[in-house]
Amino acid sequence: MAGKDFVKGVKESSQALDGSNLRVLIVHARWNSEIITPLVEGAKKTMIEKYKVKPENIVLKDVPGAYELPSATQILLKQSQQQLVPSNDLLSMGINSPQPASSPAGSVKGASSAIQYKPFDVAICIGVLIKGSTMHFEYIADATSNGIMRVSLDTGIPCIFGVLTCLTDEQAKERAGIAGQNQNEGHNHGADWGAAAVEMALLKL
Ligand SMILES: Nc1c(NC[C@H](O)[C@H](O)[C@H](O)CO)[nH]c(=O)[nH]c1=O
Ligand SMILES: CC(=O)[C@@H](O)COP(=O)(O)O
Repeated sequence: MAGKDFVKGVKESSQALDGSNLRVLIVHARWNSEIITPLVEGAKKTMIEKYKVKPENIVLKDVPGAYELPSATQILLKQSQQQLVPSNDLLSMGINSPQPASSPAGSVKGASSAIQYKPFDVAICIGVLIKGSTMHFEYIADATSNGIMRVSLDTGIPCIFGVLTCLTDEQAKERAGIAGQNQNEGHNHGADWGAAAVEMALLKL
């Protein structure tokens, strides 16, 4: 395993951060899902246990790969700014925004006059890129990092860059805290992203 230098992590804010009123969007890729899963759980665990974010206020959406993170995040943040993005259970049923039972034919897709949802205060974009034998890695990494930054600046909603760009599987596992024979070594960067998300979200409140 690499030396301890990989165990980098953000220095936490000295402020007492209260995330109990925050609504958080986590958009994560499905590529390298065995590494994505602990990263997502690490972010959720930190936000819930350390910063009092309510589990029901964390909405998850998965996309094919890291390249799709910026566009999916932008779509959902913009919908959320129109107060149209429901909780996980409705999203998981494919219901983007429940129509009122009597919604008139031809009404604006997803427009729901009866139900309004609190907009997201922050998004965390989680992906794992592992270098292959072509330049594909470099192009996706560049596009994804610039894309996430652009979405954050365009929407005015902080988007945390939670994309591992690794040269080997082992590097990725170390950064998800699942390295070593027992798959429990390393530092879960998802925890850092959860902390950063709460801090950045509270900048606006
Ligand atoms: N090789 C990895 C990919 N590649 C897929 C792209 O992200 C994208 O889904 C595809 O090009 C279609 O647009 N994605 C990852 O997240 N991680 C990889 O290692
Ligand atoms: C990050 C990637 O796109 C990479 O895993 C794809 O592998 P390859 O460059 O060998 O096609």
